[in-house]
Amino acid sequence: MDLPRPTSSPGLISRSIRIDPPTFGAAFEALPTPRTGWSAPDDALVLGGDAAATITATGTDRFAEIRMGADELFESGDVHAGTEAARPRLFGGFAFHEGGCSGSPWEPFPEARFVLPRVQVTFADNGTWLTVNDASTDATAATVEERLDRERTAIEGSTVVDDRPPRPGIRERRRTTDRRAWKRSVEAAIERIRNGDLRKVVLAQALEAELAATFPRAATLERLTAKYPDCHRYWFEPDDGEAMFFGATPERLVSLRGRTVETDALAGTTGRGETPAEDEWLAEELLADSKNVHEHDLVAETIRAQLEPYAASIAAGSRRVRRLATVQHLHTPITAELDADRHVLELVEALHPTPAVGGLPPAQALETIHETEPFDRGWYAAPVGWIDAAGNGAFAVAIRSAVAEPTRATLFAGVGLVADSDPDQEWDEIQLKYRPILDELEADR
Ligand SMILES: C=C(O[C@@H]1C=C(C(=O)O)C=C[C@H]1O)C(=O)O
Repeated sequence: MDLPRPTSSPGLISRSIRIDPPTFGAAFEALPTPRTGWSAPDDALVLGGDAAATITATGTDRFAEIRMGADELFESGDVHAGTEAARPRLFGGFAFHEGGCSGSPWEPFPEARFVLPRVQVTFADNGTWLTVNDASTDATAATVEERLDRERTAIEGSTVVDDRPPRPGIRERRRTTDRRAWKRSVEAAIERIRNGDLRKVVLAQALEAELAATFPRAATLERLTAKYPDCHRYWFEPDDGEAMFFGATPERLVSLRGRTVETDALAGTTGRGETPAEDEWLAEELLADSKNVHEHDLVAETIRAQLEPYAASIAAGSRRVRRLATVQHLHTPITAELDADRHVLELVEALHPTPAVGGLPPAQALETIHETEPFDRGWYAAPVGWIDAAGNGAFAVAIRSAVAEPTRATLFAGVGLVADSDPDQEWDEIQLKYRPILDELEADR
């Protein structure tokens, strides 16, 4: 039987104060590990350090288990957040497959893990906020406020200069899949699609880069954060080991605020031009290309169908082109109003994996991925994001991502395959999708 909490324990205690804005590097280095980070176009930049609470889960029930852990954590609290962006939020993510995270470099990553940072720096529109959270039974408002004072001294007194170490350079590259193996896999997938039991599958590759110098975490994350303001940027250090999963993704999985849902279908890709006119020409060609439009529409239609059981109404915008630093994608924004109050994790579970990263029908696509990919996806292409006490949240699809270790990075990228895909073109598309992370690893010239 569950005993009620002793009435003297307030549950979660959270206090925030406004501070003089530190540099990104000073805040990152001053925070205790393991560190967590999140930044989105419509959200503050949040840097978290250590954990006041960590919730992990495994298997098919991992979404429901994280939700139960969150509900328990947020059940009662004494919260003075100062500003909305600094309210207690759990940040984390899931593995792509249930039972994922077995092979290298994923060993330190649980199949699902969310943390409420113990110390958090929030760069919001209305100032920079320092927050301390404590969920232990012996916490009191006084101990949390004392800790807040100490952390303020540490961050404001941080002597880290913003020296931006250079990009590390790459000594050696190893691919999980060479061109011949890729061609064979793509041809086998296309054969299966033509035979009729598969409509689309997303196959990925991994690229291991041995670095010529230590991976500069703060500088890399700061550069990614500044360079991709239109993307969701994220990083997660697990409890054990020296790894960090990070990336800058253009793809939102779902966001929920009250009963309003926003999501995106993002699939179908072309490159960037050398000139604005060439960019425009490539974009027009993408919008008119039947292979890419088919690949995209399968995603948009499936997302609509996946949301339908939860929605009072759904509206999709027109298909358009989303231009990014190294690629352009077909994009359909989708909004919905829910038929009832729901938790964002219900929607995450319903939507993941969308055919933008899995395929159709889902079971056959996942089987093809399992049989073909010679590596573990871990958290690549899986949901990463945050949840709050009200069950609101925002999740992105963790593509354009990598796992960094002290002198090694493992990058991931995939492509959607349909009946008339071409192995060479898809190979080139993967190389373009590595670019955002590779650009941060290759030595400055
Ligand atoms: C799977 C990835 O990207 C996905 C696949 C796309 C495509 O095949 O056109 C486009 C955007 C993403 O939905 C990746 O970047 O790793």
